[in-house]
Parts: sequence; structure tokens; C-alpha cells
Amino acid sequence: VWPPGVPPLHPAVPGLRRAAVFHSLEAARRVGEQCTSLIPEAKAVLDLVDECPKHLKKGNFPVIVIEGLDATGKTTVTQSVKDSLKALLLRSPPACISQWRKTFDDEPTLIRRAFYALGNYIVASEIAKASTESPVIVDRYWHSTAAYAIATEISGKVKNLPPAHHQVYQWPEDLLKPDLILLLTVSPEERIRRLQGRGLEKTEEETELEANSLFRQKVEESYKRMENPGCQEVDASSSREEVLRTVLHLIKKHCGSL
Ligand SMILES: Nc1ncnc2c1ncn2[C@@H]1O[C@H](COP(=O)(O)OP(=O)(O)O)[C@@H](O)[C@H]1O
Ligand SMILES: Nc1ccn([C@@H]2O[C@H](COP(=O)(O)OP(=O)(O)O)[C@@H](O)[C@H]2O)c(=O)n1
Repeated sequence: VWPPGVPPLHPAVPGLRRAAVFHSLEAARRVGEQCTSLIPEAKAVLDLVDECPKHLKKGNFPVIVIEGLDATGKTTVTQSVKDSLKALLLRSPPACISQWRKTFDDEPTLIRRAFYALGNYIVASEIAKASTESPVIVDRYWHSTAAYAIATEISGKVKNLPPAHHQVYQWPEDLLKPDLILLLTVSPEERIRRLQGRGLEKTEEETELEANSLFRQKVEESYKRMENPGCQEVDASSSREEVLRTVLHLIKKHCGSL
């Protein structure tokens, strides 16, 4: 039986019925509620969600999200933007639930995705509060949750992804929107160099390059198809300084004077 609480998806893409791309807090919450007896941590996550104010409003300061595959430089650039703009740095999943991340990563897809989806709603309340006081920079948010879920669920080639403008690429109506979302992209070779720099072993490197190549393409393509709001792509292959300059320039252009 298709689990209740999961929104019906386009019938033309039956594979996505397991994708667990939740399009409302209620949909993610229902999955969370169903597993509290087996996974006590789910109750703890739901309690934190319940503590969040219901009707969130963004403050007057800009909110910028940085997205991208692992090792594209998100941590590096978000830290620098934080320092340059005296911004508050947030991440999804938020610190208050990250101790349970491993637990949920080991659970079946549906439960795992519900965890990340709920995390985004907690981050939304942090964003609302922080953006009344300073600019806010966020390392991963909704687009990560959706893009990885879609790429995991769609088998085979990039062309099997749901077509552009499909329902799965739409921002959830009840989730606070940022002002700007930047998608960092680097070539697969440069990404591997950076993973290596972080201590990835040679064998893992090969797995990354070969077995995961299609997966990465699907994540990146899904990121690019996201809309309302969509991502603006940033070529992040240049030096740290250059990437920071580009990002700060885009923030200034889209978010006005800071
Ligand atoms: N512009 C850059 N040029 C070269 N190396 C970089 C650049 N940005 C980040 N790195 C390095 O690449 C690795 C991955 O960067 P990181 O910021 O941790 O990525 P992410 O947070 O996206 O996983 C780190 O070792 C980091 O120091
Ligand atoms: N907002 C988020 C953040 C991460 N995730 C999941 O977390 C994984 C990425 O985590 P990671 O440990 O590679 O993240 P970074 O260390 O690169 O920030 C992806 O596989 C996503 O499934 C998510 O679904 N939603």
C-alpha cells in the first residue's frame, strides 16, 4: 500500500511515487508520525518542528542559499560570505537535529527523506528569525532534499528524469523562500581533485568517477530544473577568491545594497 502522507505524483512517472519528494510540512510530518514507535528519534524531530512558529515571515535582510554537489565548495564559500557580509550561517539539516542524521540515513528512503524535509522547515524558522537581524547564508536547503531524492529514485539515464516544469521541481508552497539560490558547479575532474584533497582514497575516487557519474548528472540536472524559485548557476572551478568575488557580486546584484 502506498504510504499515506505522500503526495500523489504525476502518473506518467510512476517511479517517482517512491521518490518521497514532500510538498508540504503535513506530508512529511505524517511519515514522521508513523515511525515514532520504531524510531524514537522521529518523535524528537517532530517535537522540534512543533516548537517552530506557524506563520513565518522573512526579515528585511537578504537570505542566500548555496547549493551543489558534495565538494563543489559550499562550505568554503558560505564561510567566506559569512565573514564578508557579517552574515549568520545556517545549514540544512540544522544543528539541532544533526545528531540523528546517521540514524535516518540508515532508514528506508521514505523515512530518510521525511527527516531532511522536516529539517528544512526547522531551518525556515531559523531563517525567519535571523533575517530580522543580519544577512543569512544557508548551506543546502530544499533544493538539496528534492534533487537528491529525485536522482536516487530515477534509475538509469538523465533522460529518465521527469520533464522540466514537472510538479517535483516546484518549491513547496508552505516553505519559506530565500531571496537567492546559487548552484555551485565544477567539472567532475575538479570535484575529484577536491575530494582527494579532503583525503578520499584512490579506490573511492574511482567509484565516484565511474559508478556515480550518472547519479551526479541526475542530481545536477534536477537542481537546474528546480523552479519558483530556481537556482542560478555559478561556475565554481576557479580559485577560492574568484568564486567568492563572483558570489558576492551576484548577491549584490540580486539583493541590493547590504
Ligand atoms: N575554489 C576552490 N578551489 C580549490 N579548492 C577548493 C575551492 N573551494 C573549496 N576547495 C576545497 O575543496 C574541498 C571541498 O570543498 P568544501 O567547501 O568542503 O565543499 P562542500 O561543502 O561543497 O562539500 C575542500 O578541501 C576545500 O578546501
Ligand atoms: N537539505 C538537505 C541536506 C542534505 N540532504 C541529504 O544529505 C546528503 C548530502 O549530504 P553531505 O553529507 O554530502 O553534505 P555536505 O557535507 O556536502 O554538505 C544528500 O545525499 C541528501 O540526500 C538532504 O536531503 N537535504
